[in-house]
Amino acid sequence: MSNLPGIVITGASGRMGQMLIKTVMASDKCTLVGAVEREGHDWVGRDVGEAMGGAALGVLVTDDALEAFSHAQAVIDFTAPEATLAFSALAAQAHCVHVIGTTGMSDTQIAKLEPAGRHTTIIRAGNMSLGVNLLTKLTKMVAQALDDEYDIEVVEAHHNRKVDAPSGTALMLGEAAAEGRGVKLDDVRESGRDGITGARKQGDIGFSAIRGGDIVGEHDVMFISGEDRVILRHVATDRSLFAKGAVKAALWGQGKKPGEYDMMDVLGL
Ligand SMILES: NC(=O)C1=CN([C@@H]2O[C@H](COP(=O)(O)OP(=O)(O)OC[C@H]3O[C@@H](n4cnc5c(N)ncnc54)[C@H](OP(=O)(O)O)[C@@H]3O)[C@@H](O)[C@H]2O)C=CC1
Ligand SMILES: O=C(O)C1=N[C@H](C(=O)O)C[C@H](O)C1
Repeated sequence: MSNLPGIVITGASGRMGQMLIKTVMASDKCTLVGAVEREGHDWVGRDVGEAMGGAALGVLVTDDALEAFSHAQAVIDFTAPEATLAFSALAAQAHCVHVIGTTGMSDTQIAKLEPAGRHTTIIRAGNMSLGVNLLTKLTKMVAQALDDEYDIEVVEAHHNRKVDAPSGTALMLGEAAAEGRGVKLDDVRESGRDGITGARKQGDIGFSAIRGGDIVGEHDVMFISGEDRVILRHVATDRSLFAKGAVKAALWGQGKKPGEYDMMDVLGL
């Protein structure tokens, strides 16, 4: 029996799920105690290492999330909005730190995390990397310094399996730009231009999404004037970046007061 914090990974068969399992296994600061998949998934009942095509890890994939959470100190959850909401209630019941990487959650869904946050520590971020969280700070600073003669456009690119747009990261960056400008993103957000859109409205923050191949995640925040352009860019080249951030968050959350936190809190930015 190890004294290290025990971690459960939900969505174990997913792109991030598998990367998270490898990252937890490689860490000397935590241990893998559970892997969850949905009922009926063909991984359920199998050793998760073997299901991933490697050596046995001694952890069977289960569809009983509450039972798995009850043996853990943290749950790392990169799945889908409805699943994450259900897991948040179970993590609260089991008093596990809940690290949420899932994107595409509506404001209504985010608000529904609040009751769970009264019982456990939730750390949620659209991007778990230090680089993007730094870029978010820089975006706010640049937006504060430049007036709305500069048009702000957020351009993101991801792989062809991504289901939500704009990406969670693009929205984080857009929120930071809006905050820097002292406006609400909802009042100035322009996404999905198509057809006769009319001229660009001054002060709008625009979003564009590229989807193709195996792009891990690329984000540009462009400040465009009639005379120059300031472009802030982050390029992720390996998903392990996000997994390492999520594990750091799970460890940081141990012993923290219940409540909702983000990666800025974890990274002290
Ligand atoms: N915050 C961050 O730093 C990052 C966030 N992400 C986000 O993480 C999420 C997952 O991404 P990715 O791994 O690429 O996606 P995948 O589609 O590869 O994996 C999603 C996993 O979640 C499971 N899942 C989906 N819906 C449910 C449900 N209702 N109940 C139980 N399990 C469910 C899937 O199971 P099944 O196969 O059975 O559907 C699958 O195992 C996305 O929202 C993505 O944007 C990704 C990278 C970084
Ligand atoms: O779905 C992905 O892959 C990613 N999702 C996150 C997002 O929506 O921003 C983070 C990263 O860019 C990869």
